Amino acid sequence: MAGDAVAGSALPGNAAVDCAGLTVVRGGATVVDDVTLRIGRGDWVSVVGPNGAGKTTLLHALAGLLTPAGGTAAGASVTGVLSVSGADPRRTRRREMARKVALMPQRPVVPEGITVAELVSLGRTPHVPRFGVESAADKEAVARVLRRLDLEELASRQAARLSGGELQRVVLGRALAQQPEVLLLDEPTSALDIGHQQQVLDLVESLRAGEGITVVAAMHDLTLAAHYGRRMVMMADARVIADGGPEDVLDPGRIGRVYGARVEVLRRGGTVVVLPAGLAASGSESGTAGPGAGR
Ligand SMILES: Nc1ncnc2c1ncn2[C@@H]1O[C@H](COP(=O)(O)OP(=O)(O)OP(=O)(O)O)[C@@H](O)[C@H]1O
Repeated sequence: MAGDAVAGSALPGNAAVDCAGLTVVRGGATVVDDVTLRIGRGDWVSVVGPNGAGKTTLLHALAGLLTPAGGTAAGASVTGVLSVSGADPRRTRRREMARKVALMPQRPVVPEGITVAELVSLGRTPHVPRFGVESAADKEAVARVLRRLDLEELASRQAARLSGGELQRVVLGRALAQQPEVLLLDEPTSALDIGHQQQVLDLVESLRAGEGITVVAAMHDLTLAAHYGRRMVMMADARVIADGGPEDVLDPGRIGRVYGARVEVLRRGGTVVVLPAGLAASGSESGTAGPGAGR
């Protein structure tokens, strides 16, 4: 499978993410296998791959959640070279790591009784001195996030009572309030309508372009993943099997084989669109493949 990899983007001198031979074993199974990945500061890398490929586990390893201090380590072993924003999450205190790296989880845990504004404010925790109180700057950071994500009207609502899509935006808000250098997004738009998908991803893109944050986003929607990520990493069976530009990674034969899906891949003016086979209009420049198609 490793031979399926295509060329990645230019190697950064000053990588935001740098891992080599990264391997995660959980419950006796290798769920991330020998992953080597260097991501430059200010890049957006979309991580794609079928269910169970290892995307979430990779993001959790980058976030430092698979260490005893991370709290979800149960039986996880993380080996290999790992550096995120210049620190090894396995050897860095959680609070320090959280000032550099924020994860928007796929399955957020929402404390009962907490309001939207309070949940977003939790993103400031790594920046507030121990036993200290939030500064005016912390409060302004939270207010800005609520504004940018259209959450002001929800600010006093109980977070646990929100719709799935509303909660997803609030959880992104908490990650943005952290003001991280590296933002890890795990299926950030899975519960969002098409308008909020664009709003949320455009906001993240504007933070990437304007403030130089690095974005690593696990996404199932291959078209959105290709639109926002100038670079795509495809995982399957715990390994990286393709790494490069969307045009290269989204090969219809590879998608057919890896996902067991019948798709058409359209290329229009620099945009790559992946559709279930049969939906593309005739006459478009496209490639088609089904399960079992060649690479
Ligand atoms: N705590 C655990 N113990 C044992 N195996 C685990 C544990 N957590 C995850 N796994 C397994 O690791 C593999 C990778 O899971 P992971 O959640 O990283 O995949 P994914 O690519 O994010 O999938 P999805 O697209 O469905 O979210 C799966 O086979 C999963 O069952």
